[in-house]
Amino acid sequence: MRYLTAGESHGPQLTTIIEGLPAGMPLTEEDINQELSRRQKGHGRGRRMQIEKDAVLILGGVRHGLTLGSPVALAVENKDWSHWTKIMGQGPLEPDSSEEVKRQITRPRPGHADLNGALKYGHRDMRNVLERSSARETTIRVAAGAAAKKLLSFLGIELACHVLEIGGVKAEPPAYSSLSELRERTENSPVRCFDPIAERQMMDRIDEAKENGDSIGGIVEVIAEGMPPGIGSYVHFDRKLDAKLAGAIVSINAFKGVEFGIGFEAARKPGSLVHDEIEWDAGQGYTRKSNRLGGFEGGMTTGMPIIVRGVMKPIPTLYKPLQSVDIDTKEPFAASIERSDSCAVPAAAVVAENVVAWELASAIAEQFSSDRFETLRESVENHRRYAREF
Ligand SMILES: Cc1cc2nc3c(=O)[nH]c(=O)nc-3n(C[C@H](O)[C@H](O)[C@H](O)COP(=O)(O)O)c2cc1C
Ligand SMILES: C=C(O[C@@H]1CC(C(=O)O)=C[C@@H](OP(=O)(O)O)[C@H]1O)C(=O)O
Repeated sequence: MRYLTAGESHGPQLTTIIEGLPAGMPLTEEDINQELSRRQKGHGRGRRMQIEKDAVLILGGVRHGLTLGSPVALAVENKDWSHWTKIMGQGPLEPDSSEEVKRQITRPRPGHADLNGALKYGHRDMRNVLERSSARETTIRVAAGAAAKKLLSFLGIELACHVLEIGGVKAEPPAYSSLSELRERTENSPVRCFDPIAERQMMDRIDEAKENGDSIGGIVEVIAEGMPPGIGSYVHFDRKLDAKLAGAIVSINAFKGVEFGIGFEAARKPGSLVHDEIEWDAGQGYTRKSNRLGGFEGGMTTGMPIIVRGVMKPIPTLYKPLQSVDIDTKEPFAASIERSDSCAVPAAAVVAENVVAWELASAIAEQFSSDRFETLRESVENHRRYAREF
């Protein structure tokens, strides 16, 4: 499966065209809207989230609630566009345009894409960069991920996400008996955290950062249960599924690192305390006594839960801006201030869950015959049976 996205943060809409969803799969706007609304929540976001009420339009590829096998086209309108029609207008700039419309952004923000993007494409007005480098684009990626998540749900594969750390406040590792319990416990948390004591401290830390004109980052975790074993491949570097997940996580705006299972801790432990011993029983087939490697060996799933974490750096736009250089005058200046979030880690957890869902669904669609939804479902079931008896 593949998809592309288009659209600017303050343009009319965000768009995606998805290719490769099997034909005959139930899919509704409501399925996608649930994920979009999860992404909009979270303590620490700026005023933009009060303006937007993200809702998807299915514009192609679905008929009477079922996918057709043709490309699925989705769009999410930007409500904020109505305030930006002149600044973001698509026609040529009129000579008599107002100063506000003509004003260029020439002071790059350290940590954002402004300067590198301007250099790369030759934009003297860095609005041309920030409009597309904005994480507003993650809205439509979540829409694509929601379609993938729907496919996974029919195959008995479930996902959840939660926040482990914000601004140095670490949550206790969550204790849950099922992913639905984890989801219930974190869904209404303003910071998507399982631990109520850490939740309060995280919120205080976000408020403090905001009062100081600063920003903070954190760590999110995504868990996927029910993936059959042997999905992905060891035979080529670009078929390794853990590598695809790592790429997907680091592709989220402001994500700088990724780990699976015990992750970087593996560097400090002997092999006997890292590798997961193998067992077999007739009911479950091959399982592991532990899941320290987070569900992957050799670029393939082990059948154990997939546990992947991503680290998000603090938001670059600061109300107390850092020093930068004006690209017109070359004089030192404080960077531009755009309206901004002070912490978006809870929202980013939902983005992470959805980009992981996309990679898992793509790997399944690639490995099995996937033109028809029913055939795919049967193939995955046959594979599970085969793996149990292997
Ligand atoms: C959900 C979400 C919301 C974000 N909100 C902002 C924001 O309000 N202001 C900002 O400067 N950066 C924000 N970012 C981060 C920037 O988009 C990101 O730092 C920028 O695109 C540069 O990319 P890089 O940090 O990956 O190098 C957000 C990121 C995410 C995932
Ligand atoms: C719009 C979203 O996030 C935006 C991501 C973002 C950035 O620079 O990445 C900057 C802000 O945009 P604005 O300047 O319009 O407030 C965030 O609000 C969103 O998540 O839907």
